[in-house]
Amino acid sequence: MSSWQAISGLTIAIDGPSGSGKGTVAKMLADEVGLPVLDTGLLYRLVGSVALSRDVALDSADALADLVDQLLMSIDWTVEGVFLDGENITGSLRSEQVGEAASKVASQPEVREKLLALQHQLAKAGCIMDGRDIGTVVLPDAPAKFFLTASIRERARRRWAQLKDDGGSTLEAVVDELKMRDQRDRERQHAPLCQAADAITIDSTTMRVDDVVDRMLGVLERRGLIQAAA
Ligand SMILES: Nc1ncnc2c1ncn2[C@@H]1O[C@H](COP(=O)(O)OP(=O)(O)OP(=O)(O)O)[C@@H](O)[C@H]1O
Ligand SMILES: Nc1ccn([C@H]2C[C@H](O)[C@@H](COP(=O)(O)O)O2)c(=O)n1
Repeated sequence: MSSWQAISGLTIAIDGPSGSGKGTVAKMLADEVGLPVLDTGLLYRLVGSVALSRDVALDSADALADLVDQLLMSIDWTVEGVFLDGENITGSLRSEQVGEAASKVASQPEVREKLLALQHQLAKAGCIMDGRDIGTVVLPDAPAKFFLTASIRERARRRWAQLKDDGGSTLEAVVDELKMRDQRDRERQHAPLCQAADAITIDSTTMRVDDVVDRMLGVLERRGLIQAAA
């Protein structure tokens, strides 16, 4: 049972760069307020992953648009993750290689346009959505928007800690990869990673996840968007 009750149909946008903690915080906040959480990065990861496996060029607008059309007929994107032909393939989308491919295909406007309708459809009943363009493009009217940041070094340290068990990467290599991904996501022409004018910035560099979630809950309560559950 959630500790808070959200107003009907509430949408909350959480944007920020890779490793800022969006996914982790979104899930915890979702548990607190009883809303579903949708990780939009998974959609771009799916397109990137299938493009890699089918040798589709990551900068080919036409081929990627065709691929998205095919995928839209066979994917099910739910709060549990992404299902392709009935199989939950979320775990296979988490690698850095797929993240990199996702960032590349995400710079194609045709890909973004086609995924937008799906995001709108799923947000209708209310949700917490995390990504790069949620507050600016996907849910511009969301009554609560957060932009989560953390220093590049802290984000890389978090990502490196996740990858360490797989061996291989050094912290410096992860810093470089994150810098490249940030730059691509921020500098693309269509729906780049940027903060909505009405988003609240939270710098989590030295904050615990619980404290980030508490700060968000405070904003939601002050705005009358949630109230303590009876
Ligand atoms: N405030 C925090 N303090 C310490 N570790 C954190 C904090 N927030 C998140 N983390 C950890 O950092 C890692 C990355 O977090 P998460 O996957 O939520 O980031 P993200 O912004 O969703 O990244 P991406 O956009 O690449 O999916 C996770 O291991 C998570 O537990
Ligand atoms: N709303 C979104 C979500 C994701 N992307 C792109 C850019 C990211 O580098 C890549 C992977 O996202 P992650 O799973 O790491 O959050 O997908 C985007 O452009 N817009």
